[in-house]
Amino acid sequence: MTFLEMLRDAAQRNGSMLCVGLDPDPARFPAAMRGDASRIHDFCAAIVDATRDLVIAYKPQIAYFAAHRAEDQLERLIAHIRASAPGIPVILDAKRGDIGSTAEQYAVEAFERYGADAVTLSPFMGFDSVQPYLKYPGKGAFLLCRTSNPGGDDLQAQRLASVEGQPRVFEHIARLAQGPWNSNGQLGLVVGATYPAEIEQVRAIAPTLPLLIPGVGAQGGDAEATVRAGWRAGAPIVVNSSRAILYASSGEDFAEAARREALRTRDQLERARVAA
Ligand SMILES: O=C(O)c1cc(=O)[nH]c(=O)n1[C@@H]1O[C@H](COP(=O)(O)O)[C@@H](O)[C@H]1O
Repeated sequence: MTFLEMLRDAAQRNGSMLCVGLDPDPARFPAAMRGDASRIHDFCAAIVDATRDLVIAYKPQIAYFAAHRAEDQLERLIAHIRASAPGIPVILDAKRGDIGSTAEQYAVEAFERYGADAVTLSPFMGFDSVQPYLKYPGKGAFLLCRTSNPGGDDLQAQRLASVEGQPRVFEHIARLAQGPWNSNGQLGLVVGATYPAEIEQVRAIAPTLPLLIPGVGAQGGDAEATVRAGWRAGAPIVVNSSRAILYASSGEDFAEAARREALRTRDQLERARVAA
């Protein structure tokens, strides 16, 4: 199955647009594992087991593993997701972006080493930095477009005086991803839930692309406004929440609390979709 087929299937099966972000921080683990980086896999696996019927995708953030020399635990975690939550796509959040020859290595890392179904990429270095990922048929690549952080404005909101109609950088990225860069239909865009007006602008330019939308939960993005702005029939949205779910409780009941928060968020998104 391609990444897009997996997304559609998971969305239907779990009635969900919620992606649980796997950003494990040992300092925030419950007391019995607190500060123990060797328990990263176990912590995340418990979250997966508690939420697997509620999600459209999982998004492990690679820095949280690499920072603790825990890449082997990320490999084991992805194997665990395949066994515990079969058919649920894994989006490797790596935000890579480099010249073609180096990008080829990053693509091997994402799709062969980790076996991810999709990856996040920075489009800053242009199409030849994205192309190596598109050589993997059926895999997805989400380009950072209008990110959720306040500093996203510094570059993404600048106007491109040289392009007709003077679009902002993020609008130009959306145009490229919807059109000339999307040779095999593998591209999606990252837009922050913290900027629903911009989600709507991106959706108008890119009516069919899947959107990865982080920023609900800990960053305070508005879940309802996000769905109204981004969801369209046939164009999936993947709304990510990480810390609000992972650390819903700092006690031994962390997995049950994560499930409650994931359920609440999934249902909130679904209600907004039905009302849209
Ligand atoms: O690409 C991303 O996933 C991403 C893009 C963006 O614009 N904003 C953003 O927060 N993210 C990631 O989404 C996750 C958000 O985590 P929480 O704020 O804890 O829900 C983190 O892993 C971020 O690295």
